[in-house]
Amino acid sequence: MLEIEDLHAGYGETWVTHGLSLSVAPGRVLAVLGRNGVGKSTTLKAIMGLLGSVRGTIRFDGRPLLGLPPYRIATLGIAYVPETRDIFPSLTVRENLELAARRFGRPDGAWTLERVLDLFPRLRERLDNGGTQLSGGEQQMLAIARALLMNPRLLILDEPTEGLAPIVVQSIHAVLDGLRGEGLSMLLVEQNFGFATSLADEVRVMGRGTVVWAGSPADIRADTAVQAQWLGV
Ligand SMILES: Nc1ncnc2c1ncn2[C@@H]1O[C@H](COP(=O)(O)OP(=O)(O)OP(=O)(O)O)[C@@H](O)[C@H]1O
Repeated sequence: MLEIEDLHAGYGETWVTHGLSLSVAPGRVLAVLGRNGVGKSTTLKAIMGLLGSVRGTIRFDGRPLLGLPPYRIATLGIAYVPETRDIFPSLTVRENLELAARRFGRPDGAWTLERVLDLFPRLRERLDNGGTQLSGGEQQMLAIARALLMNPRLLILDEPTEGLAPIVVQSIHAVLDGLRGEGLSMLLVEQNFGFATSLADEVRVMGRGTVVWAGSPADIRADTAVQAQWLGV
């Protein structure tokens, strides 16, 4: 479904990834782990068309993405929840959701406002609150809800648990696990080792701008040497 080959991505003259390759198969969850600064977020930004400096190949269902503007990539069926969450602070929760549904939703799509509110009852209670009045956890829920309203075939998440209380992490985990059960393909960048390995079908570890380890969640849980070398777990 998503194939990345020999990706070089960066900012201006500075290259952050160096020949990175990875792929996400339909209905599977791929977790990308790695220390701060190895280029995980940069890789996601490259997929979404948000970087100027990109070389290599990125294909979605066989279609090349490089050079397409971000909104085109979104309409092809990739929803992206950035680390910064990027909700609109001046809009209410309802307005944030309606905007996403209007811009990118599909009339025949499975995800409706009602359905995302069933998934995140907390957001239903906060519908008329402004974006800035939300807790970090609520903002993350809103960011994921907004992404689902696009009815994506691939959901990309950048560190969804960052800065969240354990109880909120648990509820985000339950939601993502449910989505996985429904067969939604996901690409998950995450620092929380337990969270990532319990959701993923496959794991890749990034170091120095490329993939340095590939295997299953069970493999990496058992491989304390890899954890120590590349993750500092
Ligand atoms: N907008 C930017 N302009 C210039 N350099 C950047 C920019 N964003 C990130 N970088 C640099 O790119 C490198 C990789 O950053 P990236 O955010 O991809 O890492 P990461 O693996 O996602 O780690 P983190 O968990 O810290 O986000 C870092 O050295 C970072 O300083």
